[in-house]
Amino acid sequence: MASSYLTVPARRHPENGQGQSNDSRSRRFKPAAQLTLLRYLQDLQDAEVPPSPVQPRFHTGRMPNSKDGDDKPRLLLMGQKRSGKSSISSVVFHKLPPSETLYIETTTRIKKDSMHSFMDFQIWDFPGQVDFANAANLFDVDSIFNEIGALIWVIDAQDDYFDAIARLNATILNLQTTYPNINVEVFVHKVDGLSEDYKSDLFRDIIQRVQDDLSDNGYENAPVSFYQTSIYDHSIFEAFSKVIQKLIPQLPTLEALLNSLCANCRIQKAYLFDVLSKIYIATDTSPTDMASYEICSDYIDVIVDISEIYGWDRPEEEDSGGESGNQDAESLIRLEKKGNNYLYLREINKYLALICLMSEDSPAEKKALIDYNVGVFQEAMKQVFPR
Ligand SMILES: Nc1nc2c(ncn2[C@@H]2O[C@H](COP(=O)(O)OP(=O)(O)OP(=O)(O)O)[C@@H](O)[C@H]2O)c(=O)[nH]1
Repeated sequence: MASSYLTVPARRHPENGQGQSNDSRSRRFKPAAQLTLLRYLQDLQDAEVPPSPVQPRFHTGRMPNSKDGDDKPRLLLMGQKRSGKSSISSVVFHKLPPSETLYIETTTRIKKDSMHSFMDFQIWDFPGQVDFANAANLFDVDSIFNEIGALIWVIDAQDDYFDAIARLNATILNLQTTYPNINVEVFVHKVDGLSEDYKSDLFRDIIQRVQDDLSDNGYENAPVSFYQTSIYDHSIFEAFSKVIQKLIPQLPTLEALLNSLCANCRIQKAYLFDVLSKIYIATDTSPTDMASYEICSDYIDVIVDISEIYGWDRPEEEDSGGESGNQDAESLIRLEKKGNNYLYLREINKYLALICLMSEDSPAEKKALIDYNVGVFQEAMKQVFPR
């Protein structure tokens, strides 16, 4: 890296207002996150019906299958035992190093985790040995699937997958009558260590078998999506990003805003990241490639680490409109080895950061223009996610 520009205000603890100390990474990323700024999407009612005099211009969908709408959407992690469900949840939401998942014990009861981030949601990790959807006499299926946001079905790609597919299809068919709109997200998991050819053959085979079986049972066009994932690379974060994006009613608006920002500042690719989980909640509509996601995701780590070391306490924000000095963290760096590309980061609110990849024709001299446009984007975000 060369020519870098960085301002890193300290991240304050919401309870005690103190700058964060040299906590370990795992402590820093605990769900009760110690990042500053505001909660925008916490209240789903707000997200759906924004209290704003301006007529809303964004899509206001309800959570799929949300009956009463006052609970947090759930992501249900289901699949055969030892397929990797608890590992996924620990790596993505608790920052457990992947190698330590070797020591995770078998789940024996539903493990419920609440995530408080730009949007509150719950992760329910199910024990692999119990078939909840098909055991209506043993479990209150309604209470499990009522507030579901997505059903994530994990298939171990390194194991025999026929049983897993059979159970997945039985579950989809079983739920189809009561909860027809459930997003089913199939993670073909543990694809690390498989050759590229084998991986794509296996992936195609799984998709084909699931779809054939469902259409044989008269269920055409089931809302099922497939992803290849591994906890040993960024694929699991990327898959979760796509799963979470489907739960954000304002996604089209966010994409339109990012498209406009990219066009005005000659940005190649822009991501809106949830800093805690490193899930991106939106990106512009140009094609996404894994490499650009990886570089942006690593960049967040760098910035968070640097702000840990060099950040300073921010004075309290003043309502008077006077000098508050409470600026957002921002950074611009040039990546020499990547064809003179630039990376730009700006903290958008308490949980979200904007990261842009720019090529040579958007150099540091244009930073004032970029700052201005990002400021406009930030203002627009406040309208999209009113408190
Ligand atoms: N190679 C590889 N191994 C993985 C991956 N994800 C998880 N594992 C391993 O798979 C094993 C089982 O993982 P768990 O997370 O306990 O599986 P589970 O689905 O929660 O199992 P139950 O609690 O029995 O339902 C562990 O040894 C993990 O290290 C992956 O992406 N790649």
